[in-house]
Formats: sequence, C-alpha cells, structure tokens
Amino acid sequence: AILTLADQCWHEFPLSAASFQSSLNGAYQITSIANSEVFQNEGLGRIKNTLGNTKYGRWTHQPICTEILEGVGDKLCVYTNSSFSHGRGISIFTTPTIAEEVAGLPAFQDPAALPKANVNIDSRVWEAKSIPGKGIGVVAKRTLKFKDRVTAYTPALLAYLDDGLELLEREKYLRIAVEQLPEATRDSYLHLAYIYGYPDIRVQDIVKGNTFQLQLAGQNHLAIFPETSRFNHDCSPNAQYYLDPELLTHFVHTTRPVAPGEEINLVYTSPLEDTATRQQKLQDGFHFTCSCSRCTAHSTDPTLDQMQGMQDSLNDWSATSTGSPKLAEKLLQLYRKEGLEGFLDIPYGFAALAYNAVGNSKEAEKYANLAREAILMKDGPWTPNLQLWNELLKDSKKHWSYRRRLE
Ligand SMILES: C[S@@+](CC[C@H](N)C(=O)[O-])C[C@H]1O[C@@H](n2cnc3c(N)ncnc32)[C@H](O)[C@@H]1O
Repeated sequence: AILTLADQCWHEFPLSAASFQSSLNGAYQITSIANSEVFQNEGLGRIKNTLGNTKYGRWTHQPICTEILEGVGDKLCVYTNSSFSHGRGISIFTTPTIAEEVAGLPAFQDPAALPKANVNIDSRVWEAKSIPGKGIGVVAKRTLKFKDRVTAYTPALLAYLDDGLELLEREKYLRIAVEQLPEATRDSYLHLAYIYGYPDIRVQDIVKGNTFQLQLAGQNHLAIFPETSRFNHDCSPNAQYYLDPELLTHFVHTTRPVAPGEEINLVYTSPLEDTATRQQKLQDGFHFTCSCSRCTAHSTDPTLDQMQGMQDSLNDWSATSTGSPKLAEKLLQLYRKEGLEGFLDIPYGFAALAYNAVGNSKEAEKYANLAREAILMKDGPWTPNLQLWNELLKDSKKHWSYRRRLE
C-alpha cells in the first residue's frame, strides 16, 4: 500500500504535539515571536491565494509552494480540493509526489467510496456539548452498544511533519491551507480549542491541541479532523479509533456500552503507562491535569505493576514459567476492572496462547478471534498484529504455541 499508518504511533501519541514542538521549545519562544516586528510586518492573514477555483489537475486551487527544503529533499505545497467529499473539502501541505499519491486514493477517485462507508455523515448518536472543566466534549444522544460506530470523518487538514520550516513560515502555509477550505469546514477548524492563545499563530495553536498522526506514502503527517477533535481524554476510555489509509478516514467505535448523556472519551496517551507519566504527557502535550478515575485512584499504579508481572509470566516460555490459562483469565479481569476494554487484544492474545499451550485449541481459537476483533477496532485491518492471530486461527494445532507448556 502506498499509504500506511504510522506504526503504533497512535498508541503512544494519539493526539500528537510533535510537529508543533519540533520547531519551538515552549511558550517563551512563541511569546517572543508573536511580539516580534517581523511578525507584525508580515501580516500573515493578508497572504491569500487570489486565483480561486481554476482547475489545477486534481486540485481546485493553484498549489502554493515553498522553496526546496533541505530536510525534506523537495518543496512542500498547499494542495486544496474544495469539492472533496461533496464540498467538505480538504487541504494538504505536502510534497508534489505525495500529493499525487494521495489524490489517487479511493477517497478521491471513487465518488461512492466515502458515502458507501457513511463517512462525513452525522451518525446522530452524539452531540458536542460543554463539559465542566474540559471545554467541549462528545456526549451520547442514545444508548450505544459495544462496537457501535460513533464518528467517521475525513481530515480538514493534512500536513507534512518535520518540515524544518520556521514557526512563522509554517503558519503562513498552513493558514493558506485552512483559508482555502470551504467556509463550513474552515469555520469548524478555526473554532477548535487551542493551547497558547496567540491569534497570530492560531492555525498551529489549534494543531498543537488537536492533532492525530498518520503516514502518507511513508511520511508522517499531522491530521486534523474537526469533529473528532471534540473527544476529551479519559484513561479508561469508552471508545477507540483507527485510521483508514485508503478512505483517509478516522473511525471511532465504542468499546463498552454507553448510556444516553454519558460522555464519550478517547485516550490521548498510553493507558498502560504509570500515572505520573500519563499526567506528564497530558500536561506537556495538552496543558491539562487529568482527573479521571484512574488518575485519581491510588490503586491504578499497583494494578498496572500487577498486570505487567502477569504479562511477563505469560510471556515466559521456559520450563519454570507460571503462565497458565488461569493467569490469563485473571489478567483479562484486571483489564476490565481498569476500564481498558479498548485494549483487550493484549489479554485476549495471552489467553489464546496460554490455552493453546495446554492443548485446549477450542478456547485458544475463541480468544484468538476475540483478540482479532479487538485489534481490528483499535488498529484497523492494516495492522501487522492481525497476522499473529490469523496464523493461530489457520491451524492452532500447528501453531508454535500448541502444547508448548505440556512438553
Ligand atoms: C482535542 S481537544 C478536546 C476537545 C476540547 N475540550 C474542546 O473544547 O474542543 C483537547 C483539549 O481538551 C481539553 N481536555 C481534554 N480532555 C480533558 C480532560 N480529561 N480534562 C480536562 N481537560 C481536557 C484540554 O484542554 C485539551 O487540550
């Protein structure tokens, strides 16, 4: 595939601040730039593409490009297609080669591809609402079951990460990208939450607090999905997401039943890391202190240690290993108790191996199927991890783990 998802990156940095931070180290630098004369004189808001909707190949606007950038080995250009997905529009700041590849994807080429998958359509199961202490959040409008779809949207903006541009230079191009979007999409972008509050770098300030990462042609790009950006964080999230590289779509599904009026959350950082690490990452990346149940409970870190110890035992294939189906079932219970239903591929996978290792292929296959289902919801069909369980399911008795703990 020409387009692959950043390997595991969303596990650790689902909403990554990497691009914004790569060219500046904290608020002080922003302050000094925002107040500088250069900035005042450049008047970024005034730079506009005046060419309108002339045809430029697959794009509705004339691409506006940088010089050749050393770190990129090419120029980067703003590509906008304002008629993408029935007028939702999309802007991409990337190299000409990558833009060409992206424009060849089914999301662009097949007019039926997005409607067929109900992408960019209001699912009517959620609404954006003010949540005390968290700004706007996503709330369920009706009862949702396990695995119900909540949202499916394409990005308003995609931009090359690690472009080596100066902060203000990047702002100039990203601003053009956002300004060229159709009005409704542009407004939904510009109304998103931001972190620092400097209007002159507003487009990147929004990037800072709302970015997902994906790979286009093997290169990391940031992606802003305006609707999806309204999901707040919780360390026991009741929803998971994955990105579809062909439809360029961000899908969110529930990982456990959700009641009407309940907030629907994603997790912004790995929920398997200790509380101090999670808090630090949320503070650095998103400037808030997490007060979710797992961030406030004293039992969270000891439970995580216990889970890690159990996983180590289940991963130990020596003759003295204490790994067993019973231990795997206990691990599964702990994941559930911690509200980690979106991450059950790990204990399901351990259970599949542990059962197969004692020759119980029926249970092994049951858990391998559950692990597959969990991975699909978490990583989408493109993940290499799926292969792990497909192999076991192909012929569990020929799998390396079969009767491994009996012999
Ligand atoms: C991707 S946005 C989420 C939507 C945002 N609340 C809004 O009003 O648009 C990320 C920002 O939401 C806020 N946020 C998200 N989860 C939070 C939480 N659990 N507690 C407090 N603030 C949170 C933080 O300000 C964070 O920078």
